[in-house]
Amino acid sequence: MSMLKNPAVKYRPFPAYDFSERTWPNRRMTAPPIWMSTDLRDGNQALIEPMNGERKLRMFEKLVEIGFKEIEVGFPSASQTDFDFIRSLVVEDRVPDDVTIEVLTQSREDLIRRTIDSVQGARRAIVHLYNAIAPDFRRIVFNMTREEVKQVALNGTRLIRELTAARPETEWVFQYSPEVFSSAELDFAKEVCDAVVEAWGATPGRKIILNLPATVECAMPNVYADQIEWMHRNLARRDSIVLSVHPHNDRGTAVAAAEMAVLAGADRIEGCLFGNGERTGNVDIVTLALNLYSQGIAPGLDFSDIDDVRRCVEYCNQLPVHPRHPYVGDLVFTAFSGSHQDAIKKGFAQRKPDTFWDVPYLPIDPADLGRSYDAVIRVNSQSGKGGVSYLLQQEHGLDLPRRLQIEFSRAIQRVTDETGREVSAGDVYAIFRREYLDVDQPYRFVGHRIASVDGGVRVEVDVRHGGKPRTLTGVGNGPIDAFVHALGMPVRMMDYHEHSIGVGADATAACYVEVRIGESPTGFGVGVDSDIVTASFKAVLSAVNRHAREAAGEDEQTEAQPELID
Ligand SMILES: CC(=O)SCCNC(=O)CCNC(=O)[C@H](O)C(C)(C)COP(=O)(O)OP(=O)(O)OC[C@H]1O[C@@H](n2cnc3c(N)ncnc32)[C@H](O)[C@@H]1OP(=O)(O)O
Ligand SMILES: CC(C)C(=O)C(=O)O
Repeated sequence: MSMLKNPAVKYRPFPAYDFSERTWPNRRMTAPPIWMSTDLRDGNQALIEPMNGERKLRMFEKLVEIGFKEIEVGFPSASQTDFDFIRSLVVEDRVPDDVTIEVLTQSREDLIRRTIDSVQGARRAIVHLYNAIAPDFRRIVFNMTREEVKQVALNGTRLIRELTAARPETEWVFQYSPEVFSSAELDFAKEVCDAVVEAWGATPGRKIILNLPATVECAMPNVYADQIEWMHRNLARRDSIVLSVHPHNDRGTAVAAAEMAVLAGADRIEGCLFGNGERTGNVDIVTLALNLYSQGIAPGLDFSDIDDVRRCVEYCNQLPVHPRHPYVGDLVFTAFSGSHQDAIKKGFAQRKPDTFWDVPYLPIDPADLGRSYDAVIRVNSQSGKGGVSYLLQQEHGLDLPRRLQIEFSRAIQRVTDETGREVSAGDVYAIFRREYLDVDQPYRFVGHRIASVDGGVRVEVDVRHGGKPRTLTGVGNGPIDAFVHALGMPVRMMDYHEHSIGVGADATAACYVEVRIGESPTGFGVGVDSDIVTASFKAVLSAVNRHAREAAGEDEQTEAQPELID
């Protein structure tokens, strides 16, 4: 089998709605919805290896810590593990007062009874009933008419009403999901939902949760939003309903569908952390929450240590989170490409505390999620001077002048081109040392003395030249000028920069000189020392030595076998 030339013979387009009264496209989200985590149910039922009791408890505690107030803790009639776990939460009093646990059941008497038994004695519980109502399911799975499908929902609702009424020690909330809602006829979805709301006896003071799932995402998110707004406006007792959505991600647009559904009138969203769940997953609540956060709206969920949440989820689900996953993936706050690095570096440099976040390419501050800036800029063959110099600045306090950035990034580029590998911050520094700081042939600095003379200074600089001790003496209008004279070479100083690294007694000085020797192209030298004059002499010798190395053709030889640290 391969892809069809004409897929229209096999697949139907989703029918369009004539719903011109829609208002959701003009709305804005201004507050978070009620969040419901279904990690321990829809997430769990989709795992290769469902969670055991220990993993379930770990996930539950993490969900509570994050701030979820409604947590679907399982499908208690499905397995003894689920049932026992839910019992342990209740019996061991592990559910905080402000958190409500939820349990799911099919509309079958034995399963409903077992489900209610599982939460016996809970302070508050949501019993969640579902049955599929879409035409395909009526025809293929149940072989039932519309009326029969409606009766399945009503029978379950009435039984749950009766069983919960007999257990007044628990505050019961009822939730109904017309499964595959988004593929069902809207008039039929309304008919079933209105009947269920009636049968439960919902009132504004005793609301029912009506959850309208995109069990299989089969249309664009705007279509789902239209369906939700239509229900929102047409349900008979909207004031007695918490309207909930439950998007899956088959088309990759679950997040958009959930956001648009809230614009369309939904009060509540069900989903899983990092989008785990059946097939391509349930909607990712982390992305939804942080999308809100990035718009200045507190989501009511705390992802201040997002890596810790990810570790917990990966442990419990035994599934990895993708490196590109929004907000959490290893690479999502990382820029490899040169122009991005350049813009980010400038963004950080111009950033002032307590102002709006305006760093190009970074929609939110990684630090808010407990992510460090260390990994923001990483260097490979796609990188430019901005990223390279950012790493030197961040890790070693070296603030390279612009033209040196350009010169040095060529040295890095040669390495990344030759190896095809990323270079770490440690590699960048090692290459910088090799290129500028550790070049001590033919001259190696040993020490110096300075004295004032008429109109300037006189310097004596001890060096090893070709391995032998020598003292160079010169006079000039300043120490560098005097040292250049002492060298007795046609060295012209083109540019000079210095800055301190660190503060206080431990501070050192970095000095950058750009020189022209004879008629050669200009080149840089760098010196670092606790004494600023020594740093400048070292910088001059670095430039002279690099020039000599270049002239001797050693440069290429050294770089032909780059050694990366990592
Ligand atoms: C979209 C969702 O995610 S919904 C949640 C789905 N999650 C799960 O199914 C995970 C847990 N489920 C299970 O472990 C099992 O399905 C159980 C234990 C609940 C039930 O297992 P079984 O009794 O073997 O039945 P099975 O799951 O195969 O169900 C099929 C039967 O239930 C009926 N059924 C399916 N859903 C429902 C429903 N919501 N209400 C009433 N009957 C239903 C089917 O029509 C079918 O009936 P038939 O046997 O007369 O043809
Ligand atoms: C039970 C329902 C809400 C469900 O999981 C789905 O439709 O995906």
